[in-house]
Amino acid sequence: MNVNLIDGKKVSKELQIKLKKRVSSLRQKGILPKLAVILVGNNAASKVYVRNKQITAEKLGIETLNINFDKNISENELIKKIDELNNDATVDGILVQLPLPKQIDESKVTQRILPNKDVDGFHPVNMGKLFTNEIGPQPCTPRGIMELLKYYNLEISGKNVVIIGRSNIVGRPMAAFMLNEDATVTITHSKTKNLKKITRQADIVIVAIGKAEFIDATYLKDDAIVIDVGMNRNKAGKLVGDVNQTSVSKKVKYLTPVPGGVGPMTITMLMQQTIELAEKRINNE
Ligand SMILES: Nc1nc2c(c(=O)[nH]1)N[C@@H](CN(C=O)c1ccc(C(=O)N[C@@H](CCC(=O)O)C(=O)O)cc1)CN2
Repeated sequence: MNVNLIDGKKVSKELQIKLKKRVSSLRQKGILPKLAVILVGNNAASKVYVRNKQITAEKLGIETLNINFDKNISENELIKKIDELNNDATVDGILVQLPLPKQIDESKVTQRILPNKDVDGFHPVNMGKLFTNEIGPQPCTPRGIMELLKYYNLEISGKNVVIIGRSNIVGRPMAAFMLNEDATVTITHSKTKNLKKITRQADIVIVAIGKAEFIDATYLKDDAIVIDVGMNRNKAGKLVGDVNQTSVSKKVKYLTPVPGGVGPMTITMLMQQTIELAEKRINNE
């Protein structure tokens, strides 16, 4: 069987054409959508992601405010900056690139961003809305995965979905998204027993564990849909996912590649959410 690769780059490009039009319509109304991006420290991967966010925003006509802090910044200093951005009426969305250095409490920072500027959808108020199936900013990676499944007309209702990983960025919100589409959802994690037995029952497997090429064909049933959220460097320094793509390709029906699958959608969804927050200004004015 030939695996169908889910092309996140292509879907992103198509979505971004529509987003650019929404930005120009906002700009015609005198609204300049603005995204504030805070980067703390020198994490090489984070620097790349932040740069890509800035480049994409610029391409779409979204203004960015780029704030870089030294890795030794105190929690109070970071919170002071967030307060300043919360009070800046020209800023629609605020994001703090994760992970943060050890001295900073990630949840305290996440909760300081006003829910209506929380472009990453990580604030507990917005997470709560997602879990109760209400509208609000949503975590960008799982939202991007839902867009990919929709684009490829892959049915979710009634499907057995297994999520590997329980992070706040991917695993937990992913479960809510899937529940909201009437899937039967199982979240598994490092303490799960008999993982293979569970994943082999799954119609859709979403892998976000941060272990290079961990999932091979023996974990999956024939014709499964596999979404690989991993982003790891293997021993040769090559970017690989959490799924062994060569092994699973012979068995599954759909697969997201790494790179070029979920990653590009995360950034596109961030842009979409910045625009959605800016569009709220029309009704509030
Ligand atoms: N505040 C946030 N921090 C983090 C998030 C997030 O959504 N909000 N997610 C991840 C990192 N991330 C975005 O921030 C991200 C990761 C990967 C990609 C991506 O496009 N990957 C490419 C490959 C890029 C490369 O060559 O290194 C791909 O998969 O094709 C985009 C965004 C953690 N932090």
